[in-house]
Amino acid sequence: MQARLLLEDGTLFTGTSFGSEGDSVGEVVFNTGITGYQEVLSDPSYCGQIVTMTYPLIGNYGIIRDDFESIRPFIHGLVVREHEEAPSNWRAQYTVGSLLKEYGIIGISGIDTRMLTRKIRHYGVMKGILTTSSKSTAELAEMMGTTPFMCDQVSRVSTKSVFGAPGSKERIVVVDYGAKSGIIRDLTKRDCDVVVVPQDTTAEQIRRLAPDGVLLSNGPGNPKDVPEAVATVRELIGEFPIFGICLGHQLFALACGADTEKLKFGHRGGNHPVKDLSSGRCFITSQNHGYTVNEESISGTDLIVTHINNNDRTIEGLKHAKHPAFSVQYHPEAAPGPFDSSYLFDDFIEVIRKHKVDNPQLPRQAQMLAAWKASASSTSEKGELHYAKK
Ligand SMILES: NC(=O)CC[C@H](N)C(=O)O
Repeated sequence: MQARLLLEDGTLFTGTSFGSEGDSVGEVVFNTGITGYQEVLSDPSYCGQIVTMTYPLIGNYGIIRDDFESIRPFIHGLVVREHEEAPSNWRAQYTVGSLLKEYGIIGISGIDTRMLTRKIRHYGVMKGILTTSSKSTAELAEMMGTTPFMCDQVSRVSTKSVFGAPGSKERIVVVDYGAKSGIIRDLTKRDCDVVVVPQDTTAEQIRRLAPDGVLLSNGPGNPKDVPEAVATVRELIGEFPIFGICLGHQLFALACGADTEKLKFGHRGGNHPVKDLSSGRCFITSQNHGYTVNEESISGTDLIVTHINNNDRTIEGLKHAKHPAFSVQYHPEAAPGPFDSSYLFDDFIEVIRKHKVDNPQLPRQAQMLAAWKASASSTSEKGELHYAKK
């Protein structure tokens, strides 16, 4: 079956459909990973986007449910040069095409993804509509203009209830703005006691969980679309050690008074070079973001730039000058990509341990008692978390 991709600037690509049928509007972006398409497809940060893979053959090792980064894909479409119908891999359960069909996602193959990528690099990311219908380009353009596709992404992808991955060491509350499973894996690997909470969990509710540290996850969309999250992060800074990843990094920056802005075409791939400014060392990192922290906006805040991107010099890491809080724009959990930066999870645990030593008056039991007393009068609050009372 034929499929078409119409861009906002009027460019029309005609190819073959290999996923679901219908129409889908999204922001057209490109990812340069040679492998890792399953992790890309299931990364909730891509919610609302039509993802173009620059590597020309996608699907050759099939789909393996264990390799997902979340429960399901949230992308609005997949664009490839060639889709492999016959994966060669003993672990493969099904094909990329059947995955897309299962979740109502349109896939288009057989188009010139190099030309499409060059266009996006030149003009910047733009809206697009994928269709398997016979609508005219005028009808498609009309639909593209009127269909909202970038709204409430964080609440769409975040967990609706609290869940835990028990461990015997530090208790980490992961605020799920669209968290990749790799982040939780990296914490449980270190025997952390992980509690994952929904994106709209209040600072007070987090306090009642008596965390040793709070991890702000990755997630989709513009960080300025979730001002309540920024306000919550602002409350948490100074009280708990904080580690922000990608969207979490942007929310941390906004909470500290810095600003964010949209990149022309973003960073999406597994080989982005990042320089650690304290050691001068370069790390190869996995990235997926369309926004960045504005450099000028840092002055006058308590933020210190710790990492920069070696390609375009944008900010890749920040830390707070006074409080135990730091963040990175890239993905230390990789998935997909290199593990160069997984040491950042160890750094976070070190920061937590130091914070405990520096604040002996605040062991977890004392925090829990204080939280329980504070909550005694407001037990009817929506989504109340009961940890403190146990
Ligand atoms: N991976 C992420 O967390 C992405 C953050 C944000 N949605 C951006 O595109 O910049």
